[in-house]
Amino acid sequence: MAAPDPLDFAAAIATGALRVVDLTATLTPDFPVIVLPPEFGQAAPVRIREISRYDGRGPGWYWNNITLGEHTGTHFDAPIHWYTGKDLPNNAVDTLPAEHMIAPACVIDCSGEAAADADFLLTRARVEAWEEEHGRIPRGHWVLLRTDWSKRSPRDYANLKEDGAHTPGPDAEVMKWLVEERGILGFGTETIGTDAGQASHFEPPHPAHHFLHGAGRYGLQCLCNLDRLPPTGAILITAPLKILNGSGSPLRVLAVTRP
Ligand SMILES: O=C(O)C(=O)c1ccccc1S
Ligand SMILES: [Mn+2]
Repeated sequence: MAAPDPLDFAAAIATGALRVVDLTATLTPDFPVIVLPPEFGQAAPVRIREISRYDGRGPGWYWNNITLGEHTGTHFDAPIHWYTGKDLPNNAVDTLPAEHMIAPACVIDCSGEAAADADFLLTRARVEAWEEEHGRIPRGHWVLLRTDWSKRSPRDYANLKEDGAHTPGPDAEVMKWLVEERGILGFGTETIGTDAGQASHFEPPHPAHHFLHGAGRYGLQCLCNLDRLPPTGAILITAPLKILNGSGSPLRVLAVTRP
């Protein structure tokens, strides 16, 4: 196959022949971060502190200092993030292959199920039903779980109760199957984690993290606008910050798709 001309891709975007969809939540100081049991370390809250704004601190410029955790807002999980991926090659955000930062995506719409049950779990049977309609999930594709969770107010994201968070996600069987049998590149969610809120009680605990990162695959969290994507045919651009030995990073996630 003759190499396609990248300029044709740029021209298609400039003319609207291809559409760009921003899948990124705005990073604000009150954007919720994952809350772990109190005995563990916690993510730093997002802080945006003005340095100057065209004033005596800097007459001609406006800038801020920001502080935040790697796993804040719409962010990327690298294999090194989880113990199952800790010894893999090129497993950090500064070493993962650049070719993995542009890849196709399948979108599985479970917004109805998640609206009815905050603890909805994606199963292998549910994904196979999706495949019956849209075809087998190709190797090297992202699988994005649409729940419309991103349409909730930030304070409802974690949906915390006495026994922890109650948010939808995948069960252990489907994650093992997606990674080992379908060879996906990664799994993306609208919720604060790639795992369900109650996933610490699953076997293995946090199965999305366990199987994805153990296979050198990636996670995306706090995505939005998945309702604007087709079930197949979108390309994702996911380039995390190049943080030395970074376990993940906030990033801008863009999708390119037909109008
Ligand atoms: O990757 C994350 O943001 C995430 O969900 C997480 C982060 C740290 C510890 C456990 C989990 S489960
Ligand atoms: Mn994360």
